[in-house]
Amino acid sequence: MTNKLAIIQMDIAFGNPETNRKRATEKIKEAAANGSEFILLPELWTTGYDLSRFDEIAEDMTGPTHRLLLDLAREHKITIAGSIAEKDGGNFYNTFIAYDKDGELLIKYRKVHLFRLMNEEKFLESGNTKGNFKLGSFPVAGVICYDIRFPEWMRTHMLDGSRGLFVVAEWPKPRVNHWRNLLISRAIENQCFVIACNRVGSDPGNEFGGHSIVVDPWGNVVSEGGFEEEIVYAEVDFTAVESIRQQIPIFQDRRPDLYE
Ligand SMILES: O=C(O)CCC(=O)C(=O)O
Repeated sequence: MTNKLAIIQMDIAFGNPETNRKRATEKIKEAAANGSEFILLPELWTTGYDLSRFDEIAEDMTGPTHRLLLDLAREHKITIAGSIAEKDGGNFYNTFIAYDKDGELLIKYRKVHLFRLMNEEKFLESGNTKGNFKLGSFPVAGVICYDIRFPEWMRTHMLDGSRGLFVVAEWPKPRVNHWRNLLISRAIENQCFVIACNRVGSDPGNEFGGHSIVVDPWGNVVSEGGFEEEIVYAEVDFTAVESIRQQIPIFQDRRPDLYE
């Protein structure tokens, strides 16, 4: 059984949620019209890294972006995921959310590893829970950008049974080789699909590298974007994970007595 995926590799208007919601809506409708069942948006796609203005532009879990995603998901019978700026009381988080085709919230994952190079730790709180959720009957997980540099964090999700890793990012262009190699490695070492969305364009501090990518559990690149705006499409069959995990049974051969 295959899932048709679309990755919205978009530019993000800095600190302007209204503009970003309009841009994303057009692209979501285009991807849905092309038959996509799951649509992935980038990290902080409504605000970008305008962290010092999060008190104005972040939203709680009932905010306008939630209402938009919920309506689009129901109208087009699609699942939509991505991370947005969350406000909870006086705290702010970088939060991965996904709404399914009935408008149900599947996951709320707050970024665990905050990225000092972009001052995240000065403005945001980190999360303390995992990103596991289910896509139909398949266990998968959602993580955010810098998280992929922590293979032990990905492994934790895989030990819970995940077969796919959804990654959202604002990954700078000068390190796009790290991005590709880390994602391919995470797919091979966990024998899972990796579906990753990175933004393009620039903000006042960085230029971003795109190269959104889908990698299969054998480490093959199924689909990949370039440096410009585009929608990256792919079909994945999560049942393929099982045969690869049987062929090279790393989950059986692990030695947690030595390293856990
Ligand atoms: O790890 C990196 O090089 C980029 C991470 C990043 O940009 C982020 O977590 O937002």
